[in-house]
Amino acid sequence: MIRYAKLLAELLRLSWRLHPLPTAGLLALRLATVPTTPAMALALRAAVDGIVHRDPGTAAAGAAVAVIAYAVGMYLRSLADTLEVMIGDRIGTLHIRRHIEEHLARLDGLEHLERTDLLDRITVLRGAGWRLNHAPWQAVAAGCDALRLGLLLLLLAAVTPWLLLLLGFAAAPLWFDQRGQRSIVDAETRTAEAFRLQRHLFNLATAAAGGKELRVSGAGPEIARRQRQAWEAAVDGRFRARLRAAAWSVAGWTLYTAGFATGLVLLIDRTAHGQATAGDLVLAVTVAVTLRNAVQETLFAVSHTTSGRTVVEPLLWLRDYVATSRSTGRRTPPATLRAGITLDRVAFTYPGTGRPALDDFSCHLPAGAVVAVVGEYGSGKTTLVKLLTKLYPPDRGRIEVDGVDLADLATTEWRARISAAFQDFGRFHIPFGETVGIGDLTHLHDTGRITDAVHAADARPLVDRLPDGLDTQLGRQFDGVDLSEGQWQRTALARASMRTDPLLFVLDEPTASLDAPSEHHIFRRYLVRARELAARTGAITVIVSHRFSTVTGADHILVLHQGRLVERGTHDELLAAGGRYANLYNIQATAYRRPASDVPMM
Ligand SMILES: Nc1ncnc2c1ncn2[C@@H]1O[C@H](COP(=O)(O)OP(=O)(O)OP(=O)(O)O)[C@@H](O)[C@H]1O
Repeated sequence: MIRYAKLLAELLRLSWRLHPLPTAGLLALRLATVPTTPAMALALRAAVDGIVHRDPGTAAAGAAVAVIAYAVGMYLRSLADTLEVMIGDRIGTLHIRRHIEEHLARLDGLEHLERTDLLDRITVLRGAGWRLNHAPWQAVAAGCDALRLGLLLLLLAAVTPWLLLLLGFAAAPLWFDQRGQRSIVDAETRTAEAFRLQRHLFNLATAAAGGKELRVSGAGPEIARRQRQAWEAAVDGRFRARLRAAAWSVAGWTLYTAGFATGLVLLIDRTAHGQATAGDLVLAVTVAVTLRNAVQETLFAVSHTTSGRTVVEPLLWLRDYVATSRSTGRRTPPATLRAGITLDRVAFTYPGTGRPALDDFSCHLPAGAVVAVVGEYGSGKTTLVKLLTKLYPPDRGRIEVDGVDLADLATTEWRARISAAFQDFGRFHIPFGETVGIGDLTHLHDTGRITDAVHAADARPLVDRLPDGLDTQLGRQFDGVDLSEGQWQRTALARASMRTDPLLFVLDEPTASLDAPSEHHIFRRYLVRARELAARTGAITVIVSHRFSTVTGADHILVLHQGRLVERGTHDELLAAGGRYANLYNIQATAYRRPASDVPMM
């Protein structure tokens, strides 16, 4: 509860920092509405007693004050509501989203984004970020409404303390309402996965990327059926929870209504027996009638505040998670590599899977070496790269960089010394120059550095064909140019060429989308670059490739099979050994020489 209150206070401070005047105005307006209803009830009592005692001056003044209090109350409340919407709009979901993104960005690895409990919370936050904006103001409104309710109860107690029993009846809907809200929160969290699935399927069915495949395979209706099924599962659970919450709410209000009726009978009886004036009766009835509204408003505000918990809770959870999951490494990587990187009995299993992607993996990658990693699909090549780039920590074993445990190196500093092109490269829909420049943010707009990187990736002809050269906007969605798969890959290669002093240079299937001559050309270039980097910083270049012909020039070749290192050596040594590498190499070499119909499928 304290953490919840602290977060609401923090959100209020954010509002204050960004928009001090409207924030102060809204707080003042909410507070100013508190005494208006009690003032109206008191003025009405004075007016009625004035009439009964034939005092027209008091009666008229009382009536006038009652009307003014009523009008001012209405006016201030509607002004406050408008201002709240304005502040909500101005702060917008943007700040809240940025807040969430900043937290996520602090998570170093990738494994977090594959945890379903984390994804469930992100789903809730992404869909209801705007509710976070309103949560603190709902709490303020609830506080003000409760204050007003307290004043009204004081007035009732002044007529007869028995009427205070109404408070007990008023509390019933609050309790019932909270029960209902809890079941809604549970249902939203329980159905978050189905909700995420339906959105994924919807995106799949409507995005251009998978459109060709879906149309050719005719899988569209099946995707639509599954999307509908997931949607119904998600909506059904939430709908039933809302129905339950509504039933709880009706039960609470029935109790309150019974209490209100009893209080009214008591009041009429007291007036009939001369224990209260006509003014008291009017005051008590006015308060009791407005009390119903006051209780309803207070309950509404409180229940909105509690429903705000559905988004506040995940945010608090996310913060705790980020705080406890951040990497603890603090050491700075060496300026140059001297010994190299050593993996000692490293094992890793992806979260949620039973089979290790890498197992008992030991080897030494010497400083300055070009290391090729080969093996069939799914043999663990990319996983090895992910561990070296600290996207995942090993489950067992150690990775050492010049004798220092990789876990002890500050992740951002280690990453700042890595250049990498991955097979599932990003397609950034921003100007071409920037999409290359983000490979080294410190040189994002350094045209010279970008041009060199473009040259390294042999992407000059591509830039020459772009209408505005480096300034060309990419992505048709943004009125830009769309690139082919191979062109995007070249862009990723250029991005990976931005850093000039990496200690680790990773090329994970960097040419899978390129034609054979381009691939050959690129590999020759990158071997030269690898040697330059090795001379400058002792950098190790790791090349992952399916095509064995591209890696024959590597100093070391690691052959992986089902997550294990089964062979290692130079190309000649491995060929001479006549093992797995030699076998696969010969199959590929034969495939290039023979007509396609003669080639066995691998
Ligand atoms: N994010 C993930 N979650 C769960 N399992 C994964 C994930 N990524 C890879 N795997 C599994 O780990 C194993 C090794 O995958 P990895 O991508 O390292 O192989 P690879 O040799 O690089 O394959 P490819 O040549 O197809 O890129 C495979 O069985 C794969 O299914």
